[in-house]
Amino acid sequence: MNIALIAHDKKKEDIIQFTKKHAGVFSKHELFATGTTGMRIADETGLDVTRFQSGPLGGDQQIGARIADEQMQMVIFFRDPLTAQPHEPDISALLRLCDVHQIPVATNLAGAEIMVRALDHDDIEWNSIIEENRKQE
Ligand SMILES: O=C(CO)COP(=O)(O)O
Repeated sequence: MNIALIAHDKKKEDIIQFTKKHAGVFSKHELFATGTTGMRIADETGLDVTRFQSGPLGGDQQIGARIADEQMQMVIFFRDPLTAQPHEPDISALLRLCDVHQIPVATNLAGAEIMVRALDHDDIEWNSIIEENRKQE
């Protein structure tokens, strides 16, 4: 599964701890990230991460494009809800595309923990539900 990892600056430590803790699960998947998040995860956890541009330079949009092409199956995005971001429209667009394409997205540590545990147990049915719905359309 292709998984996107993104964290705003004040959430970078959280995503490092989170990916370290779940490195065993993440190592079984293809990881993608915005620029700085990806560099820090790769440096500090040893996981392989394909990096896009930094968020403010278009990284969120690049991940959105992968979602539109159905090449990204999960998004973990630790947002900072207390700091204004210069690229807020890009962030909204990415989250919107997750909803358009039924991509599971966690925007905080608690939701991400549930998603990763489900992934670890292969306890995931949404793809088959989406497939069924498409057939009925
Ligand atoms: O701004 C971001 C997401 O909106 C994250 O970008 P960086 O990973 O480059 O810090």
